[in-house]
Amino acid sequence: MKFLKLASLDQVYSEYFHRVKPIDETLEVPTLESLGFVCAEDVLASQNLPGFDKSLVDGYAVRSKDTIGASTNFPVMLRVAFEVKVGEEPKRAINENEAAWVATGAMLPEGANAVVMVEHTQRFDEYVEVMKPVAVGENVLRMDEDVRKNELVLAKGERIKPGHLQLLLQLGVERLKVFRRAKVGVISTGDEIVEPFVEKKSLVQVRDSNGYGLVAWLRSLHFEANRVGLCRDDEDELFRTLRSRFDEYDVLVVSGGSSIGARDFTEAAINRLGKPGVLFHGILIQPGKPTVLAIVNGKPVVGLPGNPVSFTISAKFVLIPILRKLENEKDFLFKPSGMVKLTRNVYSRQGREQFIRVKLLVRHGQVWAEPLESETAQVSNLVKAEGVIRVPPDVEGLYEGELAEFYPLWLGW
Ligand SMILES: Nc1nc2c(c(=O)[nH]1)N[C@H]1C(S)=C(S)[C@@H](COP(=O)(O)OP(=O)(O)OC[C@H]3O[C@@H](n4cnc5c(N)ncnc54)[C@H](O)[C@@H]3O)O[C@H]1N2
Ligand code: MOO
Repeated sequence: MKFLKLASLDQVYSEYFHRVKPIDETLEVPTLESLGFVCAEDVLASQNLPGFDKSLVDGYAVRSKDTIGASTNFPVMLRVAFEVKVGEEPKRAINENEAAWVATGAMLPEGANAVVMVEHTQRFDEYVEVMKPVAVGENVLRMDEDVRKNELVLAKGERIKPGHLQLLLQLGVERLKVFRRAKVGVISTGDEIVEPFVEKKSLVQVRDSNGYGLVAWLRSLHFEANRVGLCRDDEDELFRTLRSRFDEYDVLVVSGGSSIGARDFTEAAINRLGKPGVLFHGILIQPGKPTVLAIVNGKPVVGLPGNPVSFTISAKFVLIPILRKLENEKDFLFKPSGMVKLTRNVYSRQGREQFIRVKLLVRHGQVWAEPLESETAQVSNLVKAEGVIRVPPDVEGLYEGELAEFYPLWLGW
């Protein structure tokens, strides 16, 4: 009987990931099409933002010291010298005891250093009564308070998110140097696996959900993924498929056949591909244990367990971080999106890090996680679960009310 050599997830993250070499190819893309790429250069702000002292409210631009002591009973009277519309430069500076009407977003005239909200004033023709003092800078966004010229706004190794795009557009950045996307080929294995839309010849046939599902998921995360096809439980067939498609992809992924049964040929087929071959077979995680990690001629080849939940967890915590590293992302490992309280005790097999599928609930203003009870062979679990909590390898479990790290399942950025 053969047993898997198991490594901890941390060991995989350090030892295997160390051997995953980022793709060293870049391209230039229009900023408008850059979303989801990993940036290949440090981008510095070419100007200050907003670039001018900007009113944050509708009201009167004033010199703060002219409003000292103002109150409802003893308002300060200022002369309204002119108006500044949004998108126009002020006609002139304001002098002592003068104010200028400014709309939200308008530029403050020289001499003004604060804005009184219109609600705290009363207008009488050319004059305005100010009923509340304002401090220097009140209701004003300083010319460089948003972004300072030469500040780093997007670093090499950061994935470009919608927020970056908005900032880059305000700075007028037209093109960006990015790393090319990782190309992933996905092969589904198993004598029982059939194409999803053909009539099943027998009840024991299983429609390929892993292969197509992973490709769609990876594409939603901006990776260049393709389904290579189906393979029987046959070492030669799998080896030939892997070899014939090897040059097209940066990573090849094999679904199923990763355990230790007589039909499980993934490890053997990968080892025939080239050196060094399989480096890890088995990770101390549950689900996802029979994951196979190889490097062949410098490229990662990954075998994921066939059970749909195990497949998904292993893809989330092992495959996707590999793709992120290949694409030169600085923080390629996932961070928890927060801590959640458990609605009940959960037990853990010691020695294996546990990823428990959960649904989230909001109770009395706090986020709680309801652990789902299900087997890793249950595909319906993937619909019910919003994410997973991570139970460290060295604890027996977690108690009801205890805090646990939460990771959303499908998000990858
Ligand atoms: N004696 C042992 N048996 C098993 C162990 C073990 O340590 N000792 N590990 C178990 C664990 S944990 C898992 S997870 C599974 C993983 O097995 P495989 O990776 O070899 O997967 P298969 O046997 O090929 O398939 C398992 C299951 O998943 C279905 N499947 C496979 N591919 C697809 C697909 N593309 N789409 C949908 N469903 C798929 C397949 O039909 C099977 O039902 O091994 C345990 N056994
Ligand atoms: O580790 Mo398996 O992946 O329990 O389902």
